[in-house]
Amino acid sequence: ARKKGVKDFEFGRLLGEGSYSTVVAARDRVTQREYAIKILDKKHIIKEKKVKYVNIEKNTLNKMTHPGIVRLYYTFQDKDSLYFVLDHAKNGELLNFIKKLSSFDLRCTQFYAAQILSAIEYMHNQGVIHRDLKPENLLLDEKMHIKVTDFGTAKILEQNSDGKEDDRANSFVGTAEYVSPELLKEKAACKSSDFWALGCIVYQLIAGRPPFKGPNEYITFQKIVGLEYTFPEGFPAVARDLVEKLLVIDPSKRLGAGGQAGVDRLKNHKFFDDIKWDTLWQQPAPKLL
Ligand SMILES: NC(=O)Nc1ccc2c(c1)=C(Cc1cc(-c3cccc(C(=O)NCCN4CCCCC4)c3)c[nH]1)C(=O)N=2
Repeated sequence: ARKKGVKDFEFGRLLGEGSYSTVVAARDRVTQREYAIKILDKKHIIKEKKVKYVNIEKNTLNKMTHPGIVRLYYTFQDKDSLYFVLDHAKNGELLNFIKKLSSFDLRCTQFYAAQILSAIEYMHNQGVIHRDLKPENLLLDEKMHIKVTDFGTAKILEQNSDGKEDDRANSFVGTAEYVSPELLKEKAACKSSDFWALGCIVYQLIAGRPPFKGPNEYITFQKIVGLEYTFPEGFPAVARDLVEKLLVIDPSKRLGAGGQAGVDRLKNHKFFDDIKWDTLWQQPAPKLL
């Protein structure tokens, strides 16, 4: 089929703006299908030395097909911009729902935590670490199901000579409140870093705020490496037990660490007792109250 281009789409409303990209709703003129098109300014990308991140996003998304991960359909470019044609998740960022509802009940938290974990398990099996999981990067589609986005700062674990994955990714630091202690101390993320972020997100869905939040990034980082956080009154015990097993300083001791066996241990935690994993993506999302 002919390569798609700007002329094939009718551009609509602005969906989001990042430091290096603008996301706009768009409709395919022929099929009438709706997409979200991420537009990157070439000059800006080059000037800010972000070309590497653009390629990482394209390469990671091209490796992945999962109901919980935003899909990349086409890429094309014109004189000034790069275009990524992605899934349109009509209900936007999970963050907006946390702000609107202030917190989720336990059943909704269990459902969304399970969908996020299902997407993490898949991306890790594809050798991808997200490294910046946070409620802004968790979108909700028209069925109110999770779609993980923004893989520009992800890490593709190389297969080294003996077929083992080199499990340490270097340098990039994510968003302060969700960054893992190993990323702050050794500048190296691993798959376990995504489980730390899951712990922060589960805490936030119930408490209405992230566990580590200081007046500035430096104080936030201090709280993280010092594991300085407390649970608010009424935080459900089963959720507290899960969060305490995810917010562990040593990544190798974090629930979920240790390959598929570790992930299975995490999925078998009593917090997920009511989750039916094999039909999770076919189930209707629980009503957010
Ligand atoms: N960095 C990235 O890769 N960013 C991306 C990538 C893909 C993508 C992406 C971002 C999307 C962003 C997005 C943003 C929105 C959106 C923006 C503004 C408002 C709304 C909105 O209000 N939707 C209706 C539901 N609201 C939600 C909040 C409470 C009131 C009701 C949605 C919908 N989808 C998207 O649909 N697809």
